[in-house]
Amino acid sequence: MSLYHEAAAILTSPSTHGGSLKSRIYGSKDLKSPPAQLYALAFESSKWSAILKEVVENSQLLQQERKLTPALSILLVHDLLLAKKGIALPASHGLRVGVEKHKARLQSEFVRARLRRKCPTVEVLKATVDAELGPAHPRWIRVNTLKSTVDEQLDTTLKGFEMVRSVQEVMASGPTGKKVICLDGHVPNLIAASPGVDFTKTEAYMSGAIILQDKASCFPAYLLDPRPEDGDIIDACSAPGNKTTHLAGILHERGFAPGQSILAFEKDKHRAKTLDRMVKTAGSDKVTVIHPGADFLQTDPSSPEFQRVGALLLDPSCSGSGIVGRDDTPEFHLPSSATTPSSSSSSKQPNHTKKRKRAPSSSSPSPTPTPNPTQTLPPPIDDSGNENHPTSPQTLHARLTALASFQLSILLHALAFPAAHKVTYSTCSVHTVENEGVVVSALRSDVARRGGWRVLSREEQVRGLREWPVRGDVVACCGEGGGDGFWEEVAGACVRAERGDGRGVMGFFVVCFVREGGRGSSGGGGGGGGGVVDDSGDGPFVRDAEGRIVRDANGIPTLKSTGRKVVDLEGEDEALEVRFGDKGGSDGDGPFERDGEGRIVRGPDGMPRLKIGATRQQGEEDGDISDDEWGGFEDY
Ligand SMILES: C[S@@+](CC[C@H](N)C(=O)[O-])C[C@H]1O[C@@H](n2cnc3c(N)ncnc32)[C@H](O)[C@@H]1O
Repeated sequence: MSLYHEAAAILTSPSTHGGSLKSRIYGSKDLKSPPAQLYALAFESSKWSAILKEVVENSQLLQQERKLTPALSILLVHDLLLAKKGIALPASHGLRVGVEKHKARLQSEFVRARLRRKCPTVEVLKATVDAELGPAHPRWIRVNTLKSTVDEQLDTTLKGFEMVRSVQEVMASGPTGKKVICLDGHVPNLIAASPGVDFTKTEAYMSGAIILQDKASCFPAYLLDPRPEDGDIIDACSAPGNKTTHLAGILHERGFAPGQSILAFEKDKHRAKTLDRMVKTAGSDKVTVIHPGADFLQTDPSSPEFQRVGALLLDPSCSGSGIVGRDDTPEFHLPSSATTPSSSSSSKQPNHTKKRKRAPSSSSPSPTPTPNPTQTLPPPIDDSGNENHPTSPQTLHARLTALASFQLSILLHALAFPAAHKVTYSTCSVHTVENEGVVVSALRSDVARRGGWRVLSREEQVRGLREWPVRGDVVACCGEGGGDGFWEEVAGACVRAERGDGRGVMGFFVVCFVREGGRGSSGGGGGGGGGVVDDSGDGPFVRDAEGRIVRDANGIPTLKSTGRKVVDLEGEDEALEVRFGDKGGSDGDGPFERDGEGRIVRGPDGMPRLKIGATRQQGEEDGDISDDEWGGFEDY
């Protein structure tokens, strides 16, 4: 098979099982063409395909060359018009002859397409095409604390990388070829590295010392904040195991209580094997009990084996509409073989790549999650790797309704565990119906009301997420009851990540439900006492005469029920230290505070402290940006 046939087969394959374009090409043993050449052709042709589609359609190439498929036409015309050496086939090859005889017409259509975009030269057009790809996504590296430390990785895997101050600088480093890193300002033990740097061949990656996991995907375990006193922790939907191993890493730093385990459920037996591999490689197998092929919904919360379960992490299957293709493969636009030429790229064939757009938020005020059919179609593949090609807004509506209903049942099932006092719910979906819609429905459910569940307010969250500026959709968080400001606080408690907003993250959503102690210990009624919808009319916090929540200098409110602040910041000075060697920022030793021996000073939550007067690194104020497999596992 020729290079072009292999590229066409990969780009139009009905399944993207096997991960990103890069991993499918480099991971395949059956391909005859050199992987680097194949990847470059597939990637570059996809990048140019919106323009080439117009060129092919308007030149009527497919009507005149019946042996050409739409995919082959894009690949061959790409090389004819844009590759330095032209089409990489012998001069007498039928495909090459068939395309080259239309060269003059194709070139003139290419000029027209360029002029329609108001680009005076091909260079300007190239720059426009590159700019449309958007800023490259950073490589997120979570240092697995079960096996390594940030310091150790800086001294080994990341040796020679320049330390910069912000993730924006990391993202900007992509086209320069510079290798830079930045320590994340929100999630402990997380590092952003230059886009495109491949860590999958490193010893650290192979041995499980580092895990390639998007920053947003690290939010749930960090927000759940597992502790030795929490008893057993359930990860209800575990494979491939990014969050399971993250939970283990956090608990390892704090010290597991004797007998404390992570119970990892995974319904899909095949994915459970991946989970098993990941847990073993990450070194968390001794503290993790995997339930392969087990449906979490079939568990009996009152069974004796779950009596010690104090916390649950729920990351159920979702539309996956927030996932960023790891190599950010652009959409592959295919020309229509219909006879009418087009002057624009409006007629699109279904594409099989992962490029997705953030859908507009829908309003979902009703307690029953209601999807908005006008939202952008979700991706062709969901986050469990299943194919999903909704063909109409109605299909999408039905699919999101079904997903939201499944997600709500998982959440309500988790809230029924008798000793549970915290539960995170997350998705890598951008659709409000799968996110805030589920939260509103859960809060209004009998299970939550009877159990005394509420959301963990922003003020109560771990520091990195308290400071994370992107929060829930207020319009979608507006159930009935709850009193003045209640639903706004619910929206504030929801943590969102928006892909393409300059923060280098995938689209994501997470919220944490809490109650004091186990079932029945707090009753309904709102606030820190554990209530759900506060029917007293003004919510759980102490307010002033004008109804405003009273906050201290740190912005922390006081609970009516206890008269105490919801977060006690006392003791934050107890520093945990991490050394950065000499990989400082522009002032020689970077933006963080250091002790006498040059080690970075960190807070008790593991976050480095900024020097007084230094630019805040990522932990910026609201709205102000200053800030598949691991070993082949998907990066959710
Ligand atoms: C979004 S993925 C989980 C990703 C994982 N948390 C991670 O970070 O690596 C959802 C997983 O839940 C599994 N799943 C779906 N329904 C389930 C159920 N009822 N019980 C257990 N697992 C389920 C799917 O097979 C899929 O592997």
